[in-house]
Amino acid sequence: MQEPLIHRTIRGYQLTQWLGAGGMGEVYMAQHQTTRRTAAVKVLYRADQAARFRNEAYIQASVQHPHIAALYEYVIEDSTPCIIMEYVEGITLEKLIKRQGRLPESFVWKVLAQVATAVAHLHQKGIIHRDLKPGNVKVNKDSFAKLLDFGIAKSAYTPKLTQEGYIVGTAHYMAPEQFQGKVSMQSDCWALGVLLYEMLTGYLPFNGRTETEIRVKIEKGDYTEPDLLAPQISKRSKRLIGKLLRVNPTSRISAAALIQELESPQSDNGFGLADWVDNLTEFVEKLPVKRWFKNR
Ligand SMILES: Nc1ncnc2c1ncn2[C@@H]1O[C@H](COP(=O)(O)OP(=O)(O)OP(=O)(O)O)[C@@H](O)[C@H]1O
Repeated sequence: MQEPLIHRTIRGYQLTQWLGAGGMGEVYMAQHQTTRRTAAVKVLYRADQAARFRNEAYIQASVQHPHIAALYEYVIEDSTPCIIMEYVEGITLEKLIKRQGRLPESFVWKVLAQVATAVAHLHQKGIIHRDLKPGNVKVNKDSFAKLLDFGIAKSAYTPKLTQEGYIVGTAHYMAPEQFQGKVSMQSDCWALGVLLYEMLTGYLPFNGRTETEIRVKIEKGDYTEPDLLAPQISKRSKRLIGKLLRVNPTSRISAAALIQELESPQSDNGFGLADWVDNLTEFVEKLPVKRWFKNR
């Protein structure tokens, strides 16, 4: 990849290092020449994505949260839109999992709790992220996590950017309903379940050689029990994965309830009445007779 913009200055920020390129733009580390503030500058390289890029800036500007990278400015430089935002130190969860495989459970819970507060904050504001994945979460050396990317997020004011039926998001993290073009806040919660599974086991819960293979597994909620891959994981984590990876979005745990769950002091073996009712609901939902009625 070329680094053509290095040393250029955009609104007082000198681009010092190329960080990478995503679906819409290239991202650089930059430093403000007067204030010395460090920032990340995302420069749009696909003119056809200008509306989506503006939407990303609009959504990022509308949220202020400790676990979400802050937007500093949205500018047009030589006819090219640029997002100037907080530079987030650390490593993405994607790189961390690639490097280390499964991650320690105490670390995973800490990270999940932070990401869940960011997601709950978005949901409170009526924003669906739609692209939660390990590559979009950065963690620093103090295990402080931040969400990075709002490229395909959707709020009530998002213009219709995709054709009817066009699927947005990364297939591995997509919720069953997204394949029918039905996206909701609960779809983000499914992605959190995939993220949790991947952090704890080092493997994706739904994988395959083709997108169709992945889709079939997702639609059936067909994944290998996580403790078969990582025997040390607690029953509590296993249950939480089960509550997030529910095929029916209405019986899937919400981000706000997930935070409560993560904060509640329970022993690993504590299996309360609520868990019991929950398991029963899931069992009934999986009964073929219910599916038979639904298909009539
Ligand atoms: N605010 C930021 N602070 C630090 N690094 C960032 C920031 N935003 C993005 N990056 C890094 O820049 C690179 C490109 O990011 P970008 O979000 O454009 O694409 P991506 O996440 O790799 O792909 P996609 O957009 O297709 O999901 C990634 O390595 C990402 O970690």
